[in-house]
Amino acid sequence: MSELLLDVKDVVVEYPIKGFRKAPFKALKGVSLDIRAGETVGLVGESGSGKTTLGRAVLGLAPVTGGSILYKGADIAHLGRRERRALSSEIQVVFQDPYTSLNPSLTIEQILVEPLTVKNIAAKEASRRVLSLLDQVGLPQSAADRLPREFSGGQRQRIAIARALALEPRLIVCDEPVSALDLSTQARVMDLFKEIQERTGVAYLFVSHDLAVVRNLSHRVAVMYHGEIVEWGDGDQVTARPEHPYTQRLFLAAPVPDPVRQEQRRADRERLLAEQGQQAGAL
Ligand SMILES: Nc1ncnc2c1ncn2[C@@H]1O[C@H](COP(=O)(O)OP(=O)(O)OP(=O)(O)O)[C@@H](O)[C@H]1O
Repeated sequence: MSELLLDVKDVVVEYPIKGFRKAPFKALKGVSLDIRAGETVGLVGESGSGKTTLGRAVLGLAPVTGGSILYKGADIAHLGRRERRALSSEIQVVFQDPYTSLNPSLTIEQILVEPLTVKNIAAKEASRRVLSLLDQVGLPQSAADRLPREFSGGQRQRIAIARALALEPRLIVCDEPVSALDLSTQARVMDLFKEIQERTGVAYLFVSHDLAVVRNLSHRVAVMYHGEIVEWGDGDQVTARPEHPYTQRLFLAAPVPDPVRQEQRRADRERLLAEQGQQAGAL
């Protein structure tokens, strides 16, 4: 069996609620799952069930008040800024919206070189790696000198994936990475995720409200409901023969946009990019 990368045990996340003596809101109520090297774990659930919060907890962005998040055996739930930055060469993220996650004033080369500064890679080697990254995500070398606005949504998501791959991470948290794309572009980007995994052995925590997307990609699937995992196991089993009534109903669920959480995602992107020594994107 492959190496255990991430071991999430009984994690509780509580968001403070504004107002005198208001009890915090428990967004995760003791969640456990694990991810092995080279594996895709799909995380599904209706809007507000806690999927993004679990991804944020793994990235060190959510207030974890209970349980532990072990990465290769070490607890990463409460790391300081410097330790988090060091961990960025192990754990990376691809966000939902390719239109706001890339800095509009940087060329694609500059965007892809930035993460490499974590490892103090020399300029010449960095430029060579940029060309290789573009190749890996199916973009031409000529993309290096261009700006994000010159690319379509699908192409921008390829650039975001290339940026996540720059440090050769072992795990990528993918938060609804195809839901802003049209259906045919979704399929191509999902193929790219698969192909990258086969080639590099990277693992994904793949957050999506869309069971079809998760079914296509995941080895194991966790279904979230009201801050808890109600079903967890083999991807085919959970998606084709769900046991929990909620999972059965989930097939019919539609996403509900929530401006508060859109704003939170924007703030997350800004903070992570800043932590990795990058400037924020078009926010
Ligand atoms: N910063 C916050 N402060 C207070 N409550 C929050 C905060 N972020 C999320 N929540 C609440 O926590 C719960 C889980 O939110 P989360 O974003 O994790 O859900 P989700 O399953 O990812 O939903 P979606 O698919 O709509 O993004 C929701 O009830 C949400 O309103």
